[in-house]
Amino acid sequence: MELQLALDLVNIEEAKVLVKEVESFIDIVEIGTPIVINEGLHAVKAIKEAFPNLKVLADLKIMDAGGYEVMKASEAGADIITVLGVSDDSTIRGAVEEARKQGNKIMVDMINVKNIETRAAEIDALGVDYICVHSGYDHQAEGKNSFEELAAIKRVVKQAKTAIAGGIKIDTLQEVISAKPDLVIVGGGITGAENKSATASQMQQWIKQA
Ligand SMILES: O=C([C@H](O)CO)[C@H](O)[C@H](O)COP(=O)(O)O
Repeated sequence: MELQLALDLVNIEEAKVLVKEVESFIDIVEIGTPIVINEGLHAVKAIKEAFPNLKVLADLKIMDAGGYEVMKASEAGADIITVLGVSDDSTIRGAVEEARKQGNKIMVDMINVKNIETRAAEIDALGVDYICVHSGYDHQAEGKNSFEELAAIKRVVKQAKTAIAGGIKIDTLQEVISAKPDLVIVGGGITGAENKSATASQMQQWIKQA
């Protein structure tokens, strides 16, 4: 099991400070969609250059032109790029094909997918690397989480790794770990903690023990 730090509501300089604080406790650093909107793919490049030993995920939430957008994120230094599960199969196929050429990985974000079990099985067969269940900010505001969705995708996914994101905090992490995802994604649960490095360290310890 691995730990990914999601950075969303910060600029590049603030992102560097945050990563420095917790870099030894995380496996992947995510440049979140709001950062890409604010700063562009320069943010991915800046973080990859500053932390070459960390895997960098570009949370582009690609919906169309999968091959082209994966190529651009790869040029910026991304190791993993996200595509939406609600996209057409041709978009996901294009993304996977380009990622293979570049030696990168594709994560499919299942946010807003309605028939999650059926779609997860279809997406798994397209050869993606990760399938991630995700309660986005708007769902979190309605009190939703993704525990049931994780169980649902775990029933059908055969080759991809499974991931979970959305509102995970130190006090909900044990429940997440017991559902056995391959990757746990935490944003505000670390960036909003009073002691970020102690929180990330505790999270890493529990995740590595699992
Ligand atoms: O993907 C995300 C969200 O859609 C905003 O871009 C977040 O990175 C993801 O939800 C993880 O962040 P937290 O919910 O703060 O843990």
